[in-house]
Amino acid sequence: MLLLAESLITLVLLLIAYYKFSFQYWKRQNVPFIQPSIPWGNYPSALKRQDNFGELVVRMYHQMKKQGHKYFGIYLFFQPCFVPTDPKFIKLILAKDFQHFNFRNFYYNEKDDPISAHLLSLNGEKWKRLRSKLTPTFTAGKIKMVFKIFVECGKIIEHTLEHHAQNRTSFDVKEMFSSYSTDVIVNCAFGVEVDRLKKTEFKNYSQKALDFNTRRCIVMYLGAVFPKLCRKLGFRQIAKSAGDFFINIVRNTVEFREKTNTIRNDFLQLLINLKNDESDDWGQFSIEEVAAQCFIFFLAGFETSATTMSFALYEIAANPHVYEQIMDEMRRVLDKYNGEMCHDAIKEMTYLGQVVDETLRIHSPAYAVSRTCTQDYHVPETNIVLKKGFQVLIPIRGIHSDPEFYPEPEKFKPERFHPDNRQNIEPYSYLPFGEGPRICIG
Ligand code: HEM
Repeated sequence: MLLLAESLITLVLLLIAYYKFSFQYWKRQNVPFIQPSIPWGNYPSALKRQDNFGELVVRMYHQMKKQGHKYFGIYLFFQPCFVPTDPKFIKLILAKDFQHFNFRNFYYNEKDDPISAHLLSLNGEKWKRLRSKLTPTFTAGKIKMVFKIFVECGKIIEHTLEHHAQNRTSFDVKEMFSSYSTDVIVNCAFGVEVDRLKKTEFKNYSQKALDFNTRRCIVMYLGAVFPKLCRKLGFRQIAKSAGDFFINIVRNTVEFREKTNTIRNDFLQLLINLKNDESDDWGQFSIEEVAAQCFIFFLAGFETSATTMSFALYEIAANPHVYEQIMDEMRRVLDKYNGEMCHDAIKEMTYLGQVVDETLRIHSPAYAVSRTCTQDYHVPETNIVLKKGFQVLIPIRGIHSDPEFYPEPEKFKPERFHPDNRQNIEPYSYLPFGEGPRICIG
């Protein structure tokens, strides 16, 4: 018993010593840093979950920027993480020196949790191959083809708004847009019409898949730092029932299409073609791989789009002059297209585009994006070396709310994105979709 206690104490002391040594890294490199604490480093405690990591990054950004720093260091557990605040460094990491930073440190487990191995989490050659195969899904021509689905699903918004306007009742706008974006993406990605029952199922299982409970946060943190060990232990990110639900939906739709020789011009069809492509050196896609891509399109697309639409509506309501300008533009353009909301008409609504851009600046759904350093990297014009395995965090919301790049950052000003003013926006200081080869595919 005594021996066990002694071993335990020694282990804890060794761990503390290791943490203390690791926490010296930025000091040794002469990089300004935010004081970490054991065991989470600068992460908020996964056990208390009292703080949102995204909000924390914004606060750290402004704290360090006020002191004039062009970059700073933090620690994720004991791992050093580099945070650039200068768009010049951001460009190097996301685009110019991408070959050093082409990994994203999201835990996935192909064997025990196949739905987690998707475009967002995969890395290296697997990601590259998938990305090049999936990119053609989002060309302007393809979007034009599925535009009818967007308009058809939009009828629910029209009905909801009419109903509440007539009855003068209040309602949950985010709920309405979540329902709309679920309809659109499920229709395009899973290739199924969404009736009321299916929508409830999708909602329940996507909530399960998005539920960042304490267990999930711990797996996410541990998986980011010790991915091999977590895979060996069979740790999964996504609840099994949610994973099985999404895989089964895809399996049933694919079987139906193959049995009935049905071909639809949608995203799922592209994946079915990859599944059946015998010429690919990597071998054919499995149903699980197909389902994982549909799943991430749904997960990455529905919440971000619904959040953006909700905040856009909020800003329009809060800024009557913006509302007037949007209405003028819509009336003018729709007159030209006989009242039909078509793809070409939307493209002509340039002021509406500026409103969406400004919404994404202030209310960017992604607070930050991350990259993992894949080979030691000497940061140009500094003495800093980022070692293989280090994290880099690009603080999107911090930059978007920085008066150096956006004077009066808290004010909603769509004119910032007017073509005459757009050239004044510093490159790599507007990043709602990330940047470089791993920019948002959607
Ligand atoms: C307003 C809507 C959206 C926002 C703000 C958004 C934002 C982002 C951001 C910030 C990233 C990370 C980029 C980086 O690391 O540089 C990302 C990646 C991604 N997004 Fe989106 N997204 C949106 C809509 C969508 C939609 C509609 C889809 C799919 C239908 C989608 C699918 C993806 C995928 C698959 C990735 C991973 C790409 C890769 O690693 O190759 N997103 N998105």
